[in-house]
Amino acid sequence: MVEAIRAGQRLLTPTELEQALREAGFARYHIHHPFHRLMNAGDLTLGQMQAWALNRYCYQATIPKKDALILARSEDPEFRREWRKRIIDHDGEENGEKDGGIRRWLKLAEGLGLDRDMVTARRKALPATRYAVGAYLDLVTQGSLLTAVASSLTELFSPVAIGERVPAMLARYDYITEETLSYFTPRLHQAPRDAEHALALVTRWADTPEKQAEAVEALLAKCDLLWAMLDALHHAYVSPGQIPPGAFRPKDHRT
Ligand SMILES: O=C(O)c1cc(C(=O)O)c2c(n1)C(=O)C(=O)c1cc(C(=O)O)[nH]c1-2
Repeated sequence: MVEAIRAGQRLLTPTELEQALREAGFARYHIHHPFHRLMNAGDLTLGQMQAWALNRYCYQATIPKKDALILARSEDPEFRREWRKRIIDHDGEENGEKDGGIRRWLKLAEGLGLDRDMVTARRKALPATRYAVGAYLDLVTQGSLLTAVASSLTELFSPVAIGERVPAMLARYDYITEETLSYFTPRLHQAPRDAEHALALVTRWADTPEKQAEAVEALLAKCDLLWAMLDALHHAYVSPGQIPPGAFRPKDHRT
């Protein structure tokens, strides 16, 4: 089905497009990456877990910026009203939940024993992490608004990833507590809300075979970017364990 869409052979119904997006996206989602498999199996060292949290901070910190860029591209107040919730979820707000996702991610990083300033400085993140995060900003600014919105559809699958990860982490790493993982709790309702909104827009806007192909490509590009971040982590911290100069060196790293 995906190949047919890519070839722009015929216009799919919205339901068929949704099914194609779900199938193509899930097949390439980072849930299947060996680094996540190690994490869920309880086989990561503390240092590897720290490297994951430190690098993923770069992604988390970029999310509200990329959502602000998407917001700025739309002429539709209704769209912007809905989309801005994403920014608030991550940045928090003065008169509501001050602890947005970014703060909660820092709590997770500190819970793993990382220094907050080292994490927020981002200098010790892997070069590839920074490139991948930059690629996300490029994706949402250089393509169409349809591409930008479709690229967020990995959130269709993140509740599955979180649903596997949280119980596995709690069961298999004695230094991880529910408090440390509090980042993930609100994501379980925020992500489906956001994904349903984005999916409704994408299936409405993609009304030609070309636009349907564009939506699928955007989702796959996003999957690739998430995958590339884990490839870089795996290469640096698992096998062969080659940490780039200047990047975070866990205390328990062999060599
Ligand atoms: O834990 C995960 O596996 C995971 C995945 C993703 C994703 O698929 O992009 C996001 C998140 N978490 C997440 O917490 C989050 O806030 C988020 C925002 C976005 C986005 O693209 O706008 N993806 C994700």
